[in-house]
Order: sequence, then structure tokens, then C-alpha cells
Amino acid sequence: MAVYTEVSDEALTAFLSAYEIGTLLSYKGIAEGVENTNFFLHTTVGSYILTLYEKRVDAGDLPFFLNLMEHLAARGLACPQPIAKRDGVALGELCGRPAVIVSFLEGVSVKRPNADHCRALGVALAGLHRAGSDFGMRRANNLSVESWEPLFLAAGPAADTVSVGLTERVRGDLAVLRAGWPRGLPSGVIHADLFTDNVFFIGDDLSGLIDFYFACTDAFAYDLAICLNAWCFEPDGTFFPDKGAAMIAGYQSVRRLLDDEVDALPILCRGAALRFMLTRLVDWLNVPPGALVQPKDPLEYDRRLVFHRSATHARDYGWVA
Ligand SMILES: Nc1ncnc2c1ncn2[C@@H]1O[C@H](COP(=O)(O)OP(=O)(O)OP(=O)(O)O)[C@@H](O)[C@H]1O
Ligand SMILES: N[C@@H](CCO)C(=O)O
Repeated sequence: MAVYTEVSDEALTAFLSAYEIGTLLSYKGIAEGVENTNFFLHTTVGSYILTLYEKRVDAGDLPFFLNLMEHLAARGLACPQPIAKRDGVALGELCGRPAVIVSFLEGVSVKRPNADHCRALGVALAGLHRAGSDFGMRRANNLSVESWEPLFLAAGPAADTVSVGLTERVRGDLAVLRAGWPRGLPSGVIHADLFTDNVFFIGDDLSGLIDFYFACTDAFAYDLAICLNAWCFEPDGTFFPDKGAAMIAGYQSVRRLLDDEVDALPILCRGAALRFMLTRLVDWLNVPPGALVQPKDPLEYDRRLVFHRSATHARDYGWVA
């Protein structure tokens, strides 16, 4: 359950009075997710998602995220659409937090994706990169390589209480990643958090993408690396080459990877794994008192890093020429 900010009936009713979405029938806090506070809203007009943005979302970035979702939907991508208030503005404030209502997407996320799911995700990811190619706004990735050492310092010596030797392992990764992080790769709008819980399927068909609140301007192949980490490993760190191969083939059926991107894939995957291990580690060590949230296990990504440290070529992830 990720509800960091409680919302009373009275506060929500007052908030909704600025919208033309009917009368509130019910609302419920949503269990999934760890970053923001989400409620399912059911009104006399339809179903919606109300999001109150929490610590990792800078209110100044919300126009980028909201305009991006509208831009992508206008190019046929199935993603939530911000609902504007009567004044034409989608961004509001509720219980002291920036708040937005978006359209509800049907579909379910898959907990254990198979190779077909991975292929479909690869196709959708490349489609997102293409649809975003003419988006007029930019946003730096504030969770890229430069942020990882400050994140690790925020975890501090308590890191080794989570896993013996974690500090030493992370220092080794940081040294390699800082020295070899690729620059100048083909870049543009990326999602940067396209985990299985942010992708919906109806039957075997991918039906929607959500949670664009880490979207930014960065290397397309880094987005693929994030997805390889999130979709092609077991929690114990086992990598499934058939899933990686399917995802990369799906991606390349829409957008072929350049040689530089292929060469960079192993270090991009290692960096992506470290990024999510570190944000999970900080959250694991800093659950706000009273927050209803189940933090995600950083060691799932510590175990993925064992695989990445030994990978030397994109072939290790299922890429074929
Ligand atoms: N537009 C939507 N339509 C349907 N369900 C949605 C929508 N947006 C969010 N949800 C539901 O709410 C859950 C949490 O949403 P979201 O992933 O955006 O929260 P979060 O805190 O950012 O989570 P994460 O940990 O993935 O970053 C989703 O897993 C999904 O079940
Ligand atoms: N999808 C992320 C949470 C949002 O950063 C994770 O699973 O660690």
C-alpha cells in the first residue's frame, strides 16, 4: 500500500468540485507502488486515478510529465491522460501535495512475464522512443550516474546492515561506472521506470503504460537496460536469456540498435541495476513513520549486479547480430 498522505472525504469532495467528472461514489488507496500516493476514484461519470506526488517528484517537473503523456497519447500510445479542472489546468493541490487526476487504464500487470510479454514490451518501448522523438520539452535524468554516489552516501554505513559487504561492492561498481559510463548515445524521451507493475496487458495484448514520473531525456539503450533488469531476471538474480533475446528482438523490430548502443549494453545494465538498488536501499532504510508502504527489496538488485559484473557483451543479454 503506498499512501503517504491521507485524504479525508471532505478534502477530496472539495478538491473534486473544481472538476467536471461527476459526483464521487467511492475512493480507495491503491496498494501497489512505492513512490507516490495513489487513489482509485469512482464517480457518476467514470473511473479515475488520483495521484498525490511525494518526495521524488519535483512539482516543477510535472508540466513535463503531463505534457509528455498528452503528446504520447496523441501519437497513439496507450497511457493515462491528465484531466483538466474547469479552469483548463490539470495540476492541482490536495492536502499540501501537488495532485493530478488522470484517466483510468484497463488491464493487469504481469507478475512473472514470459518471453512473449518481454517481446511485446520491447516493441512498446521502441514505440515510446519513436513517439517521443518530436516532444518539445527536455528533462535531465536526475537519477543518472552522477546521482549514484550521493544516493549511496545517503544510505550511509547502515548499508552493511542490509547485506554484509554491500558498501564494498557498491564502491567497486561506482568506480567502474563512473570511469566507463557511455556518452553521446542516441537519446531522447525515455520512461526510465518501465517495470512490470507499470505495464498493463489485456489477455496477451499489451494495453497500456503508466507511471511516467521518472521520464526524462536520456539514452534510449539505457531505457532498454532498465527493462532488461526489470523483466528478465528472477528475484534470486537468475537471468533468462530467452526473455532478454525476445525483448531486444521486439525493440529492434521497431528501432535497430546502433553499434555503440550494442557495445554499451552491459555497462548500461549494470548502471540501471545500481540505480534501482540504491533508491530501494535508501527507501528501505528510511520508511516514513506511519506511511502505508511496502518498500521493495534492494537485494533483488544486488543479486542482479552479480550477473552484470560478469557480462562482457550484449550477447550475454540475448542480443544477436
Ligand atoms: N492510469 C491508471 N490506470 C489504472 N491503474 C493505475 C493507473 N495509474 C496507477 N494505477 C495503479 O496504481 C498503482 C500505482 O501507480 P504508480 O505505479 O504510478 O505508483 P508509484 O508510487 O509511482 O509506483 P512505482 O513504485 O511503480 O513507482 C499501479 O501499479 C496501478 O495498479
Ligand atoms: N520501479 C522502482 C520503484 C520506482 O523507482 C523499483 O521497483 O525499484
